[in-house]
Amino acid sequence: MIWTNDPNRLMLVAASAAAYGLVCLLPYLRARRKRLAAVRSKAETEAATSPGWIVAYASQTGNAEELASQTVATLRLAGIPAQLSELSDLHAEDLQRAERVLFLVSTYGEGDAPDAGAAFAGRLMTTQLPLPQLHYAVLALGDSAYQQFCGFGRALDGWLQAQGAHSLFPRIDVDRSADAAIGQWRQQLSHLAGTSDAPDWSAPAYQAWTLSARRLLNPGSAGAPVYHLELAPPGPLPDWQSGDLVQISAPSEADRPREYSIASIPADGRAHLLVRLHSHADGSHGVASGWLTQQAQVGQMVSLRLRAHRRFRLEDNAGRRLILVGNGSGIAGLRGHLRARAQAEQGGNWLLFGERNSAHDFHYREELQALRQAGLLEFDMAWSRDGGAARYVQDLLPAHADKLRSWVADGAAIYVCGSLDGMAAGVDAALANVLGHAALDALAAAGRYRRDVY
Ligand SMILES: Cc1cc2nc3c(=O)[nH]c(=O)nc-3n(C[C@H](O)[C@H](O)[C@H](O)COP(=O)(O)O)c2cc1C
Repeated sequence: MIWTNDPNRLMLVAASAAAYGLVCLLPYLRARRKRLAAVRSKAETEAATSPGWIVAYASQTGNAEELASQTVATLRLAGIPAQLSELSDLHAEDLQRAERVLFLVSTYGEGDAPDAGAAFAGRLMTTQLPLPQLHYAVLALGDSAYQQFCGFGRALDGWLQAQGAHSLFPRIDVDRSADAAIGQWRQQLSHLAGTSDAPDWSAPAYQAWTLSARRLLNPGSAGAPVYHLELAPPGPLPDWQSGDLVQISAPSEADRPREYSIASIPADGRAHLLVRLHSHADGSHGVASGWLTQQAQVGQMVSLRLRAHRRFRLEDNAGRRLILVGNGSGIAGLRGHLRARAQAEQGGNWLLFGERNSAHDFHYREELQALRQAGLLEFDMAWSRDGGAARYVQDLLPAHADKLRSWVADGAAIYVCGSLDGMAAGVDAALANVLGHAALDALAAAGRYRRDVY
């Protein structure tokens, strides 16, 4: 051992020791880095090839979609890789590879799939597809007022069973978004995921909005009275987008909210609604429409909450031309978009609309004419009781086939709002005739054909 007090020599010794240490350490560090990289790449390969959980939804107005997002969030919180997928994006190979799929689906028409599930129902649920490896669960959304309660959820469950798939727990049917059934799903999920700290799933609370104005839009009409309502929020104006909905519960049926399209934008300062008064055969009025248009006084509180309706928003179509098609109270959802376009001083809007008589049922006539005057809107109307050539809105489409094709070729998006009975199927068929089935399907898949029909 060499003893020295010479600082230069001491530094030299220290430097040599450090260099020696580094030389010994380098191979170790290199080996460790290699080992870690190997572990990481194995994990990545496993993640890429592991099917994980799939949460598939088919939703028309967003209830099932919202619950599906919350389901994915709960699984991820528990460390379970989960992938959110629209039902129609699932193919036979996905199902045959998957080990766990949670389905959240609503029902429309007469026990049918929502638009976004129709392709899946037509393509897969009509075939045999052995799925012995698949474990699944179904949350079926519906309304027991319909004859085919949760019809599509039931059909999907039955089909999966028939393919040999195993249910993780019995199907849960949700009647009008009932909290108890949703709580049951959440509980099953926490159980499966082994977590008790699931995020809060409660929908936003209802607030007391004030009915600030109401006016009859169609005096003298042969049809049922239609009212324009304005509602003011209790506090600062919340944000929404054109295409969104409100849910309103009448005091006598607080557990059965009704949905209405919002006919205004936040810049209007109020939520505008269009409410048609429903009458039963015995002359009594519909609970919600009777309360909103007859009983509630201007100045009275209305229990209301906003609901995002992503499927009918402008979103990526905001920069495109718009072809707006509708009938009756469907003008409400279309007017929301028109007001958004007017606020942005954006033209390229074409409205095709159907009602009974031009003299009585031309809702928002002055407003639409003013937009046309300003060069922001073109419109074509079909009056079923005026004796013209085009009686219904679907008759307008073949009559304007060239313009329709040229607008679509130019990138336009199509929005349809109004009644399911008669109008929606008629418009769909007329569009398919003019544009071709494949082109219409492609527009729907690209989010350029959107419907809010009821
Ligand atoms: C036009 C229309 C038709 C419907 N048909 C049915 C039906 O046949 N059976 C059913 O259980 N629910 C039916 N419903 C209720 C919806 O399934 C229910 O409102 C559901 O919560 C909607 O979920 P979503 O927002 O995910 O589409 C219908 C609703 C509408 C507006």
